[in-house]
Amino acid sequence: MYKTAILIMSDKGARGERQDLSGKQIKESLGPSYSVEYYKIIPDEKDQIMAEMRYICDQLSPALLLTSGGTGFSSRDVTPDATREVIEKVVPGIPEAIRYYGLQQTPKAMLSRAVAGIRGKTLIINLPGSVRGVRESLAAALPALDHALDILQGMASECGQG
Ligand SMILES: Nc1ncnc2c1ncn2[C@@H]1O[C@H](COP(=O)(O)OP(=O)(O)OP(=O)(O)O)[C@@H](O)[C@H]1O
Ligand SMILES: Nc1nc2c(c(=O)[nH]1)N[C@H]1C(S)=C(S)[C@@H](COP(=O)(O)O)O[C@H]1N2
Repeated sequence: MYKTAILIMSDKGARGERQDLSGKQIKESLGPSYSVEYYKIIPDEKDQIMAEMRYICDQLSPALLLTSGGTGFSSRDVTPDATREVIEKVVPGIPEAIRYYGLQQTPKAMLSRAVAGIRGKTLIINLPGSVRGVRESLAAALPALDHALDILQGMASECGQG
């Protein structure tokens, strides 16, 4: 089981004006190998996002922190910028794979500025805000995630084959 945290960045969601269907989609896509032990909806405020990410990684130390929302071009979209400031190592391959997969579904996939990286023993991955964006992004990332988390948690050291 991989201990997982979900952070939803949505101004409307935080005000109770939007039902969070993207968080629900994350849980559905992850399946039973991931245990979601923390879930929160917060507004698109950079300082609040950074504080929340630091709290999750440093106090709760999940294997995986998935975020949804705020990766686009609007002035309130600051999730990747906040993420970049809290991560210790950048993991470019995950957003590369997500956008590569996404571009085969919609050209708009290139408009996500999502990043991924490591803080402590937690892998942080930004996902887009829409349900479709979440579903497609996780379809791209999930096949390598278990191996990534096993290495990060010190449960695997060799890549082997397959
Ligand atoms: N938590 C969510 N649940 C369902 N749909 C969402 C969610 N967050 C975003 N969406 C959908 O994805 C679109 C793009 O997401 P984005 O993060 O840019 O949000 P937004 O339009 O700025 O609104 P807000 O941040 O207030 O939710 C939204 O307009 C909405 O249609
Ligand atoms: N795979 C995939 N990626 C996607 C999408 C999608 O539908 N599928 N939506 C895109 C759109 S329309 C936008 S504007 C950006 C940023 O979304 P966000 O601001 O909701 O995070 O993600 C993009 N990434």
